Amino acid sequence: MKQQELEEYLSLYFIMGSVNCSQDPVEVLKQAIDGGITLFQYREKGEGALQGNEKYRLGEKLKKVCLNAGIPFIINDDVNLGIALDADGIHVGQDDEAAHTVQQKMGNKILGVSTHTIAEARKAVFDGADYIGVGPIFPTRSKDDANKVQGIQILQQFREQQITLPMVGIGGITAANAKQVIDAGANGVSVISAIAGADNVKQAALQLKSKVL
Ligand SMILES: C=C1C=NC(C(F)(F)F)=NC1=N
Ligand SMILES: [Mg+2]
Repeated sequence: MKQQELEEYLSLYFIMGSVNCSQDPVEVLKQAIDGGITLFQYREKGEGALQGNEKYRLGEKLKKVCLNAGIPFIINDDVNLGIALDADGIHVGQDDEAAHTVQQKMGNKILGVSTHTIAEARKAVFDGADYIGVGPIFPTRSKDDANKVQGIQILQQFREQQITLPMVGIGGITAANAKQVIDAGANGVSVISAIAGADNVKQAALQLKSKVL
């Protein structure tokens, strides 16, 4: 996929799994798509996360919703699930399977890597990542083993250090702070609870979308 096309997909990157939803995850995804999300990551993780066949079956349903909406479907961590579901891409963290081996397994699919330091960002570029997630920018409730809060300065630092790869900020991003993430150099914002935890999912996505355009 061309870099510019991916940068557009990264504008409003919704991440969720069943754990993040108080209603049917399929419904949440449909409402988020109606609200204008541009990319989706299925991240089935944390206390009470689905496993095995249940995880696969929900992934299959969510992928179909993305396919109908023309939105790329990304799988978090689980490379085998990504291959089994023929996902459009995989997102891996520093403690997941190494990015260069995932790149080999997934061929020309989208490869995203979580980064927290300039060294990790440079390694992701070297390993052939198509985009990087950078954070946590603000305090987050969605990841219990999150690294220390970085603030938007990390985004500015990556750009100053000539990291030109498409990048999204992640961690505690809401409609109130999304614009400063873009102004600091990110191509988009990724959110979990700001959308999945909202009373009105579509409205929350619409509000965030208006801040990142
Ligand atoms: C831990 C994560 C960090 N960044 C991202 C993304 F936004 F996709 F880049 N996804 C994750 N699951
Ligand atoms: Mg991970």
